[in-house]
Amino acid sequence: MGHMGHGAPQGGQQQGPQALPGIEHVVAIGSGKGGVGKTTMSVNLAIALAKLGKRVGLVDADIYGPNVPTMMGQTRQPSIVGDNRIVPLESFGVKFMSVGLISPGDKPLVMRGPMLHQIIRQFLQQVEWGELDYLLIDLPPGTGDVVISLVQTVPLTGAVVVSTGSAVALQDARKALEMFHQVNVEVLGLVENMSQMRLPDGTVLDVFGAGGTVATARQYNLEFLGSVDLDPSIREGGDRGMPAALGGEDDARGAAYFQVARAVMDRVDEVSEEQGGVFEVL
Ligand SMILES: Nc1ncnc2c1ncn2[C@@H]1O[C@H](COP(=O)(O)OP(=O)(O)OP(=O)(O)O)[C@@H](O)[C@H]1O
Repeated sequence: MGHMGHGAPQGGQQQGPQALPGIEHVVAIGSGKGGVGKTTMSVNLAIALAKLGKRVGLVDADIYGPNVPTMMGQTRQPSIVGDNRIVPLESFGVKFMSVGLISPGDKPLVMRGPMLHQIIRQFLQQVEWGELDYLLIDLPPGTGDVVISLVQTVPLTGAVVVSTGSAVALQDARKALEMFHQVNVEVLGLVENMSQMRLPDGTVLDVFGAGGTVATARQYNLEFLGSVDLDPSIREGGDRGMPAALGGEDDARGAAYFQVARAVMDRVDEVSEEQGGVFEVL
């Protein structure tokens, strides 16, 4: 696979973002509001993409709640090789690196902007990712520093915004949309999490206002990438380090993540064609 994603270095002093050799697409996953299930979405999306045959990496840049290692079932410190290169952990065919691995336990990572910027750079440039089709970045909720550091470091193919259908979550999701717009990151689409809850007797409960995210997507002329039900077994799978997508595309719980994964793949193809940066001979 080619690795000349976007904006090859021009020589001279290089201030702008530079494509990472070997990494085809960098996709950020954001939400306006915290706790809407962005990390659960990132982890399951990464696993679904890997099961669909893609080479996938996942950066947990959620400084406020770095939960990726727990959900991926591994919390050991990564090893360092050669010239200070970090070997990412790997679970379920997904390579990952997390701010949670550099500040393990319950201690919060207290950092100023420049250090944060340094860490983001390090996670992108100093980790032995190898060749990847997708590098997903699980952002902290809200708008802010991490996104700025990210776009200054590497060109993004686009961003996925996760929300519930509730008016307050969508209010914050719109801020995330605006932020991506301001930093010139294409929004690939919106995903609704915790959409509906199906009770064992077949009753469907609308907990967070199912359908709100589709309506917002339409309003902003953005793609709707799919929805995932509110399901206790999804929570449980995350807590146990056995995410729902491991069940595969035919599993009732996992299927929704595969639908989102396929929609993301389609949008990535579409957007990178529009961006016109990919030259692949063969
Ligand atoms: N579809 C779902 N059904 C049931 N529980 C879910 C679902 N999605 C996420 N959860 C649970 O909701 C909680 C919050 O999810 P998660 O940590 O993924 O959110 P987040 O948006 O990344 O949070 P933050 O970024 O604020 O730390 C977790 O306990 C997770 O297991």
